[in-house]
Amino acid sequence: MTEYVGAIDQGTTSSRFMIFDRKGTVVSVAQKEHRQIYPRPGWVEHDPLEILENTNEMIGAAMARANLGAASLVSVGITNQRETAVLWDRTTGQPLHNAIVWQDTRVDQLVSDYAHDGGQDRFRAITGLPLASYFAGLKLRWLLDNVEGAREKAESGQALFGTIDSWLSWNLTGGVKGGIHITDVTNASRTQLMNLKTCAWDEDMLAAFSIPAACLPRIVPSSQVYGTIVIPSLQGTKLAGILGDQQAALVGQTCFAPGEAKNTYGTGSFLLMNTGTEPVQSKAGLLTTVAYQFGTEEPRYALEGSIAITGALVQWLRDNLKLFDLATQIEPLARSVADNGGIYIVPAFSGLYAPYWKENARGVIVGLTRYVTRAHFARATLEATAYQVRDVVAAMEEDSGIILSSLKTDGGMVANELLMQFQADILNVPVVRPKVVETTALGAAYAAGLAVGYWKNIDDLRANWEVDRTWQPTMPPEQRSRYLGWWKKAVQKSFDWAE
Ligand SMILES: Nc1ncnc2c1ncn2[C@@H]1O[C@H](COP(=O)(O)OP(=O)(O)O)[C@@H](O)[C@H]1O
Ligand SMILES: O=P(O)(O)OC[C@H](O)CO
Repeated sequence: MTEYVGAIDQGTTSSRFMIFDRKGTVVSVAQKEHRQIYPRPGWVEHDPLEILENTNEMIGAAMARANLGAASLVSVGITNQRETAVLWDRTTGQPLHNAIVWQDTRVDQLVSDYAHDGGQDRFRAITGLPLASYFAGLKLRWLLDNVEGAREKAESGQALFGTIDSWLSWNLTGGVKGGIHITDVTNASRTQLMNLKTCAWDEDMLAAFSIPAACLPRIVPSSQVYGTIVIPSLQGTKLAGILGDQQAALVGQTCFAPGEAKNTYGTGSFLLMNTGTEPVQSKAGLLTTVAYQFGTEEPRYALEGSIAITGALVQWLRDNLKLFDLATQIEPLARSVADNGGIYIVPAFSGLYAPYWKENARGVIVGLTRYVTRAHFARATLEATAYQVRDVVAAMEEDSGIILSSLKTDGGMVANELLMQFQADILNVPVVRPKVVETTALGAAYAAGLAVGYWKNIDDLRANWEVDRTWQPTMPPEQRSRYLGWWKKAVQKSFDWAE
């Protein structure tokens, strides 16, 4: 019987199950979007039960599509939207509140209060992260302070906290009937509660954020057999890999050597560079994070430039402004005009993340005249992605001292070839798209496959990576610097809008 590896990819927009063979080729996939819940401006929630239901349904659908039974999978990995916080009751299995999504800004005030006494970088040395509403620890603090009875339940261990990897692994391995309560080290590194060097929960951080240790999951490596899945479609399969989705993409792109980097273009965009076995502290506004830890090996670290809104701006044009019906339609619309018509969009919907970390920034559209059409909006939207990525590339080069010679890309937006060309033009380096752009799921499959010996080592994985297409820069230098000047001016306009 041919054997495969499965990967659950639980993203901000949708949940997917993908099945891969030894060459890293996609054998089957099923995907379903879930609801984005916006209770107030700046708040973003997901229903954890809907996510669980969709995940289970997509597992069943992808297995049925490939006509496979659970016995055909040697193991399954999970990769997930990071920082999204869930708190649930261990006896009923019910969430105590909707999941608070990474983009949610409700802890703004807490962030300002903490930053007021000690500055935005006061926890960087321990956690690698600046104070920001982005990370999971303060979201948990909000749940404990605002959901009736939550703090008592968390203190007694009755309520369990986790990011989406914890929520899914607990449910897949039995839930109320003995599910395992774990999180992998990459996800844990995004809570701002983990000590980056020891990779354990940090007592000082728990005290600073008033978080009881009793509700926290056990931190595990990214690749290891954790337990056995009990849901019918995967009955008896080993759960053997967990990685936050951006770290999973780094693994899927086989960026195993220090200095290797990738950028993933999804709801947001995330540039990660492997920095090896030592965490490198950023001076240029990047994050220091765990890249992966395979079994008993030392953890590997990365510098990360996180951008909250890129593909989400395409969705906003589609869903809120109704400029087109499908995300794919943005490309022909943008191509119907020669340039952005003079407008720049800075999508600071959740403040600005790397390298600015401005909680109080909000979205702006500048340069409007009566000449501007929806096609210019489409073009400026794609350009906003490329400019934001350029800003984090500049920070990465400053922090690492490494000048990127090309950029490896992946994620849903890389289907957009106008974006890929503009990205190459604005960065002035070639942009490379691999054959498998589902590198997030692939990375989780690699972690799960390595744990059970399906792939022997990282050389097996490297052999699977292949280029699909490369875009070369063609923009004249003076045009690039003129455009970048406008962009920088637009970014400044977004600062200090929210009170
Ligand atoms: N052809 C396209 N052009 C531009 N954006 C696109 C295109 N196709 C998808 N997107 C955007 O990519 C995002 C989906 O990418 P994906 O990697 O699946 O995201 P996530 O993992 O964050 O859920 C959506 O925000 C969507 O708007
Ligand atoms: O689900 P994605 O691909 O938008 O990724 C979200 C990130 O993990 C947030 O940090």
